Amino acid sequence: MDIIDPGVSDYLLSHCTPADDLLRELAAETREAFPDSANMQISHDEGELLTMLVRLTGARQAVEVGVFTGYSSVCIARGLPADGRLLACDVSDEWTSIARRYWERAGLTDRIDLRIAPAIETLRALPAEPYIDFAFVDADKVGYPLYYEELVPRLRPGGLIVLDNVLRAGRVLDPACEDEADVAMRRMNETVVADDRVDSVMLPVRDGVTLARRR
Ligand SMILES: C[S@@+](CC[C@H](N)C(=O)[O-])C[C@H]1O[C@@H](n2cnc3c(N)ncnc32)[C@H](O)[C@@H]1O
Repeated sequence: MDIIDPGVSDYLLSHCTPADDLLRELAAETREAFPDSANMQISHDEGELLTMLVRLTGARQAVEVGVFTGYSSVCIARGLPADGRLLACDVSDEWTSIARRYWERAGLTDRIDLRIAPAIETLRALPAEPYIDFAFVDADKVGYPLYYEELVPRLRPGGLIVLDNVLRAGRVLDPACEDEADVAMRRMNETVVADDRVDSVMLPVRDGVTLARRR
């Protein structure tokens, strides 16, 4: 199911701050190098949303779970102040080697700390206190509940966690869809809405984006 009508989708993309040359080149190189996986990359309007949310929250400490070739990392890191930090988690050296090149070109290398390891290990090793201002989760869907439970206690009051692909192309609405990732996301969505540590809203941006703000 298309969550957004394709015509509306094009209109949305052409009515947000446009991608600069760097982001356009990153998207093009990703499509060329990894044609079968390139659709994992966030769309540009979602990237603009991330940059705006980082700026609106005044975030200095950010965490990203799921880097791929680095489009969302660039969008998040660009929203941070010069002394801000993005901890970027992924398991792939191959995909993130492209990300590292573009971070360098964007002048963001000093702001981004890439950890190549299963994200749950990286997150569990973080300080336990609530110091994170902004988190974006866009990795293996079955891992979301684990990442959420590591990240929410570490969010400072007013801090934001953003979850991508929460609609799973509409499959979360259909109980007959029993794919492991769809089931995990359905449970994730029920957890967030019942979680009294956060206020949350689900937006029909691309494949669905949840914003949950720590109370
Ligand atoms: C949907 S892509 C991320 C797309 C990225 N946000 C972007 O804008 O291009 C998912 C990423 O999660 C990573 N990933 C999958 N399982 C992971 C795990 N257990 N720990 C950390 N990263 C993981 C994959 O290697 C992949 O790069």
